[in-house]
Amino acid sequence: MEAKKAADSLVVMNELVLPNDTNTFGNLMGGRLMYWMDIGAAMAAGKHCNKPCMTASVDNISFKNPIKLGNIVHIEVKLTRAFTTSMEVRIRVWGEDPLHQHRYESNEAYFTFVALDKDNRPSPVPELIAETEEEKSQYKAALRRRQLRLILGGKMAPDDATELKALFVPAAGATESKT
Ligand SMILES: CC(=O)SCCNC(=O)CCNC(=O)[C@H](O)C(C)(C)COP(=O)(O)OP(=O)(O)OC[C@H]1O[C@@H](n2cnc3c(N)ncnc32)[C@H](O)[C@@H]1OP(=O)(O)O
Repeated sequence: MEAKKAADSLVVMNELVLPNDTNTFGNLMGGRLMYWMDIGAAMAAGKHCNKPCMTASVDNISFKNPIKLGNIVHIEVKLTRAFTTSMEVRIRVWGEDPLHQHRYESNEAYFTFVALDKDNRPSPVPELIAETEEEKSQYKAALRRRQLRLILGGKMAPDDATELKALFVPAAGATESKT
């Protein structure tokens, strides 16, 4: 399977916040935003592996600034790393005031998607090529994030999380693992 560039997974989405998308404060509801983030992330994962993909996990999401009614939601999505059958996807969200041409940060999150075969079983994905400095830094850190979420999801023993442990005990992660 041929490796693919991180840049080729880029998805940019824009949505307008309408009354039906807001809470009683007149701001975009978190649940609606997560729905759009999930769709954007699924498109990016699908572009990379060209297979149907399933959301396996969503890392923590903190909402920095509310997005107001009538503002534009700007969502940018790119893969950070592909593993065996799973892919980590980075989603960044800004609000945009179209009248004053002002863009403000809303939030950032990492979702994990798993590619599926025709029987809906996990299926291998191409490797991801990180080219820019930012992509390389995201790629490296993705392994630690993966280990943390697999521990929290009960899918990895803490003792096996070598890169995560190396953050606290440098000698523990002398050789980078693949998992
Ligand atoms: C409930 C909902 O509607 S949520 C929204 C829609 N999503 C879903 O329905 C997903 C429901 N879950 C599933 O179908 C399955 O758990 C799957 C497909 C995600 C994983 O299937 P499993 O049989 O657990 O597969 P398995 O243990 O072999 O893991 C497959 C891959 O998923 C990854 N994975 C499994 N669980 C998680 C998790 N909680 N977080 C991150 N990655 C995970 C594994 O690390 C592995 O990745 P790798 O091949 O790159 O190493």
